[in-house]
Amino acid sequence: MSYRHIKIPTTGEKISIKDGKMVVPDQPIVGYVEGDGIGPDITKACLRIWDAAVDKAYGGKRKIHWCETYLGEKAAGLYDGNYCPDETLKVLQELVVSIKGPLTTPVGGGFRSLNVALRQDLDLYACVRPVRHYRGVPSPLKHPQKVDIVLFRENTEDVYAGIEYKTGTPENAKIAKFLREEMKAKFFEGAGIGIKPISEFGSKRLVRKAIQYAVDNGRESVTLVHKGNIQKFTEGAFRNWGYEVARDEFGKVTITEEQLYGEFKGKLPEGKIVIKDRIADIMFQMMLLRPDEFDVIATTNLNGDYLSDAIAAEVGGMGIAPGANIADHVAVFEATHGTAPKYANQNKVNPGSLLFSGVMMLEYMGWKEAADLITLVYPEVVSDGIVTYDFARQIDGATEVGTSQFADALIERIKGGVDLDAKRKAQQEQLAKERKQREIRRLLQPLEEMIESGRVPHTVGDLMTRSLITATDDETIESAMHTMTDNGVSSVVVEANAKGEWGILTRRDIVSKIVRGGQNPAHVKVKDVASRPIVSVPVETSIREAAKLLSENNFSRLTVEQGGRIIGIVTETDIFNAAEKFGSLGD
Ligand SMILES: NC(=O)C1=CN([C@@H]2O[C@H](COP(=O)(O)OP(=O)(O)OC[C@H]3O[C@@H](n4cnc5c(N)ncnc54)[C@H](OP(=O)(O)O)[C@@H]3O)[C@@H](O)[C@H]2O)C=CC1
Ligand SMILES: O=C(O)CCC(=O)C(=O)O
Ligand SMILES: [Mg+2]
Repeated sequence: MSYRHIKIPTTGEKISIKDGKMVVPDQPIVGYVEGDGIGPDITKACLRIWDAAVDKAYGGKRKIHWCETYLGEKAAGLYDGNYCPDETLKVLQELVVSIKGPLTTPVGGGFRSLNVALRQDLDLYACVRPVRHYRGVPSPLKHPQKVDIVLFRENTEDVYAGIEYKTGTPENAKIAKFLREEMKAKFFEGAGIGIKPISEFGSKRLVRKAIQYAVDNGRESVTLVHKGNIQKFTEGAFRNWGYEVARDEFGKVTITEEQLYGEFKGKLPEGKIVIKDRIADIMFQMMLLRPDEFDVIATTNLNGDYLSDAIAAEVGGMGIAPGANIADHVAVFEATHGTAPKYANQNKVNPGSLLFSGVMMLEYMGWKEAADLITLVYPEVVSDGIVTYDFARQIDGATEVGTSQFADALIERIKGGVDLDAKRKAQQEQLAKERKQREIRRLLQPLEEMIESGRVPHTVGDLMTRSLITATDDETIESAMHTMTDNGVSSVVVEANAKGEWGILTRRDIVSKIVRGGQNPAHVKVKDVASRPIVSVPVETSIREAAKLLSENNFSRLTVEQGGRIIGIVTETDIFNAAEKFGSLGD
């Protein structure tokens, strides 16, 4: 088939899909779009770097055959003012894998975003944006190496879908009338109106992809980010559908955060992924203060747009933040920044964003050796102070180079050879160390951990002491007293007797029954003093309900049970402390 301007290389083979799987030949044809503004500068530089990495990694056995396609201003010049030619969309679909530079979108009028059009036309529903730190890259954080997240942003719905009605148009008047008269909605006269569609289908397929990624890459958690407290039926629904996918489709490999702390005492069981959620505004703060709490993020379109740029700032800025738009059988990788027109054609900007989008593309194609070569030599070049203007202004004594000179420095390193195995091993050891540190923190300070991460306790499971201090029936009271003193607690849970009944022994019991009665604690058994049966509540009991039980029955503690087992204890003091820290604890 011939196209008006696109020339499919005759030297390579197309990537194909067979039995639902991508088949990548050794000489694949891959599409690219140069893009507007700084697009041509970064594309030229990156094509050279990718080719050098592939050549070095496979000794000439593999090679990408590039096929230029057109969108944006270059397309308008070639296709009589058409910024988004049909043949480009068709070829990008046909080639399965491609990569693009940024495209200009006019603000407040003019044509609709070509990026959005492309995502919608090819149904590229997952926008995947990994953000991690590379050694040597300047950052405003004290510990930027703690940032290592992969953000999955829904890419086809939300206010980004472009369902908008301009003030003063008949469409706007019609919809405003309907909303006011039929739906009894109130808003100012002449308001522009935008619609935010969020569907179960769209949300679930995105969250499914995020969880699958976490499974395939040994990640620890998936955080659903939403503004569901305010936008209950769109953002809130996204969160609920996300949890449903985790439970219904990944039940064997996922646990909730409540289970992590309640059932597993903060220790992540081998092979499990924690599913948690955070409200979007606090998430921006948490990504600055405690970024290592987050791993994979799944979120709606606009949240993801904002959040990905904000997080990128923590590890070097837009010049280095990569991305991909992925459907099930077609992917378009892209720089996440825009066209930065003031720098166009100056050979000035950082090619990192497009470069690492290409690294993602190589990984997606299964060409990991070539991808690793780039990620491993990159920090060496930057640590030597060879950087573009954006990093140079943040690093004292750096040597500022242009886009193409930065590419030259990288290529020189790639050609020089890298000990891939040694570097991979060091990286894995570092990851294992970080994982261990997170676990220690979760185990040692579960309540503090929850408070700092912005969660408010709701249930007894959120407050209880998990490491139960116990005694047995046949122990002496003297021995139980030592246990209480050694552990700084005022009661011990007494393990189940032959009837399966748990009990409790408190300091007050000992004073009133042993000391007052003139008995010797060394001669009395725990079973003779302990109270049975114990008053237990299910782990999901609300704090208010627990407070009611304590006050109505004049208890000072309750044990907490789950699945017939006692898993913790919650005291009047725990509830007092939580109320002091959080104020109202609600239902
Ligand atoms: N996927 C896409 O194609 C996207 C397209 N756009 C479009 O791009 C146009 C311009 O958008 P704008 O909001 O100005 O955002 P841009 O990302 O184009 O530029 C904003 C600033 O980010 C910094 N920056 C961006 N890219 C680089 C780079 N490669 N190296 C170093 N620094 C970089 C520069 O900062 P400094 O000034 O500090 O040097 C630049 O001025 C708009 O039409 C917008 O719609 C926007 C985002 C994505
Ligand atoms: O399409 C555009 O111009 C902007 C898109 C954007 O900011 C993004 O997808 O991150
Ligand atoms: Mg953006």
